[in-house]
Amino acid sequence: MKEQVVVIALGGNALGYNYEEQRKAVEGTALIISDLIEEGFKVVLTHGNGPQVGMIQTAMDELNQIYSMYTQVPMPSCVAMSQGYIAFELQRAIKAELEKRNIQKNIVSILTQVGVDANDPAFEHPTKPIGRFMSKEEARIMEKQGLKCMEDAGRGYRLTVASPKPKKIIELDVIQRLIDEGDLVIACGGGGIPVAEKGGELEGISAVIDKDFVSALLAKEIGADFLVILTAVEKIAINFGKKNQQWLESMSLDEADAYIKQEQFAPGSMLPKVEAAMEFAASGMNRRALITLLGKAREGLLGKTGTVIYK
Ligand SMILES: Nc1ncnc2c1ncn2[C@@H]1O[C@H](COP(=O)(O)OP(=O)(O)O)[C@@H](O)[C@H]1O
Ligand SMILES: NC(=O)OP(=O)(O)O
Repeated sequence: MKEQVVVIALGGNALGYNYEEQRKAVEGTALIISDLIEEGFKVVLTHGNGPQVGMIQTAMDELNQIYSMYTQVPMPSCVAMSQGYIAFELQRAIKAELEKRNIQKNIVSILTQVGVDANDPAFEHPTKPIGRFMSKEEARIMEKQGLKCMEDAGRGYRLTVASPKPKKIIELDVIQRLIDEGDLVIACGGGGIPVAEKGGELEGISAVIDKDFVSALLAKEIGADFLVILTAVEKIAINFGKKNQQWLESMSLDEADAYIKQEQFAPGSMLPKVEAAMEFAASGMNRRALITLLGKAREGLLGKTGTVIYK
């Protein structure tokens, strides 16, 4: 049987909120990814970077305030740094776990640039929360400094930056080649480094792309069988958090559309995941998107849990 290609988008739970949490979370993530490889799936990994890119940007800005010799670091370079150190930890931990299981596989991280439209309306309306959670008072102080903040799914306030839609994965050819050769590729981390063409060259753009949208694009482009979005809930619910909450095992595109119209999915958290899942499912009859918990990825892919979005 043909190996099934699975794009796995790792959310906050798989990465933790600071360096120590990340090291521990990544060890657990390596076990789960190794189980999938042992099960026979061809895995391609993407990951988020909201907490990490905010931490890097804050650190860089504060360094610049203390030592004037350090200049500010633009957001696309902060995204690149987040890609690099998150991928390093994932690459290291997965390789070590596979070796324990006597599985020989190259784990390759690709610093990925992703083309965006420099005129995307998203630049007028920032929606991507990054960095640490703040109190309302802290957020107000930030706003007085001209920064945008928003409340994030009941967890506190966070700095908020523009999140344009991903249009083109610049390193797609090399990603495809490595997948075809049987390597485990880690790509499009943190949504990818946002770039746009200017004067015949690519220029970094100040934004953070949504990892779920870029994962859907990557999954489409490489002809994946599954897009798996791993997050903090086992299934999607309608009437989420209410007395009449109902967990969903599956959702057709038409059903998902109807639920979106009923505002069943919170903007900035579950809504973009459902939209990304729909985008992938809509691209082919045998293409399925799964949303579930990190620890349930294997069960979900074997059809035992999670919410499947299908055409
Ligand atoms: N209808 C819904 N069904 C399930 N979860 C929902 C729903 N609406 C909002 N959520 C929330 O969305 C969260 C996932 O979004 P988020 O925390 O931004 O993801 P991640 O950081 O893993 O990418 C869930 O943990 C849950 O709290
Ligand atoms: N870039 C991105 O979507 O990161 P999070 O998943 O951490 O929000």
